[in-house]
Amino acid sequence: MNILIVGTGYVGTTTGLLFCEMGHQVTGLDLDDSKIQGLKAGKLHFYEPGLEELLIKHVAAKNFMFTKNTKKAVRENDVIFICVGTPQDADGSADLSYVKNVAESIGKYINNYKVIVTKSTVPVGTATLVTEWVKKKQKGQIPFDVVSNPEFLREGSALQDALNPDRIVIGTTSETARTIMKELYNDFHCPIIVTNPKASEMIKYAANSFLAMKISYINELAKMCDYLEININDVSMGIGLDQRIGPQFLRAGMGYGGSCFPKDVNALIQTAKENGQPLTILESVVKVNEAQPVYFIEKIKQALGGDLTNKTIAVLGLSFKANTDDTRESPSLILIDRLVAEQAQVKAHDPKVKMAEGALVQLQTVEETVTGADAVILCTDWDDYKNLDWVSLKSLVTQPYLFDGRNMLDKGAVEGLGFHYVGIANH
Ligand SMILES: NC(=O)c1ccc[n+]([C@@H]2O[C@H](COP(=O)([O-])OP(=O)(O)OC[C@H]3O[C@@H](n4cnc5c(N)ncnc54)[C@H](O)[C@@H]3O)[C@@H](O)[C@H]2O)c1
Ligand SMILES: O=c1ccn([C@@H]2O[C@H](COP(=O)(O)OP(=O)(O)O[C@H]3O[C@H](CO)[C@@H](O)[C@H](O)[C@H]3O)[C@@H](O)[C@H]2O)c(=O)[nH]1
Repeated sequence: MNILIVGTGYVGTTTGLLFCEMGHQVTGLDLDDSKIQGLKAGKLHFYEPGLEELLIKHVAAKNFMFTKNTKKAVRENDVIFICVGTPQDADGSADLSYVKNVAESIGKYINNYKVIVTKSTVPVGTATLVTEWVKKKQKGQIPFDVVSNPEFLREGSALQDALNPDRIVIGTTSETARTIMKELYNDFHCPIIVTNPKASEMIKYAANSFLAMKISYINELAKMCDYLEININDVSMGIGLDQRIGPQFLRAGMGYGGSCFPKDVNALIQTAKENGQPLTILESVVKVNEAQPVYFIEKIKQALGGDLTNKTIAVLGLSFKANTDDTRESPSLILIDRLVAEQAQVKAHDPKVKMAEGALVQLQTVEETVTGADAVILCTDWDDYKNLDWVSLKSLVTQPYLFDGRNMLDKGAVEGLGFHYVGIANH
């Protein structure tokens, strides 16, 4: 089957490679010329483990082609996956302008039956909107179906998640589209849920919001445990071993970030409000998440004597989590903004993120970063930071204060080396 992927970001590129692996011919379409030129040369414009190797393989085999030519791309493909961004609008809802733009282009150039699949995360009712947008631009009466097929991959493990999903969700009421979609996912052994587009769209938001809720729950509990001097990691393990709860997404930290949870929880809250059915539980999830970096910075301030003015702070980690160079809604950047507002001098390091020139003082090595620091803050859970030589790093800092925003270090071990250690209820 000829597949068109519109939008070659994390989701588009991974989805395209997935279908190449399944033996399909795939075209990637993007409006950004530099991305297209890079992808054609087998170069990814973001860091994602394992993806570039696969890209090189499928570009060389000519299974994955890239273009900026929308008209040709629409005409030559049967199934079109919309994988463009749906960022947060000013009121918290999802901005559908990129999706609308793609739907209108498809309407303009459609020449025979197409299955149009929304893989982007889109609010309930978007399949109907996409249908209207395509129809409005169509000159004739060429048939098409719109299918909702949300994506559940995580950055940092995108390929593995896409190759081994827990489930595949297909939202359509068309028999033809359902047959085509089931054929596309024929090689997968996971459950395939076929439902209507509205339920499919809701499943994606409900899943992300539930996971965000688990994180806010453990983070709020962590604050209480901190006060009561209880180790939150033990509590996470103790409740997570109950199979009805499960161990995942119970790591206390600096709050959830990234390009999905913050915007998707807000978008679902907005959908709920628009329909007069407020989701108060999710409103609290957001509040707890926003309070988490504030709580952590207060702990840092308190430990350092109540004033951060002119204190040199080394921040380790800029991405919103390990194994990605994505800094969208990164708790680390939120923390840095606050440190700067408190007049601290911030030096930062990240194994993969390269911030824009002048954005902040970023150094090449951990050693350079911590040299002369009054405090070191671990912000991202990179493996690189788990096994640092804290004995030699201690000789470089001005004051041995270690703040662990991810509870990734052994408190007893670093305290044994003479560090003042503060984690998130890591007692
Ligand atoms: N990043 C993730 O881990 C993830 C996982 C699951 C779902 N999602 C959802 O998938 C969608 C895409 O996310 P992403 O992180 O891959 O986004 P991204 O920002 O990395 O990529 C989107 C791409 O679309 C391109 N684009 C925009 N308008 C276009 C148009 N009219 N024609 C062609 N290309 C166009 C942009 O240039 C960009 O390269 C979002 O709705 C997101 O919520 C993301
Ligand atoms: O126990 C945990 C687990 C995660 N996080 C944080 O939560 C955020 C999101 O993490 P994760 O879910 O691993 O990353 P994403 O790549 O944003 O993936 C989420 O968002 C995607 C986009 O919608 C979905 O496809 C995925 O299923 C969903 O996990 C990050 O800041 C993590 O550090 C915690 O603080 N504690």
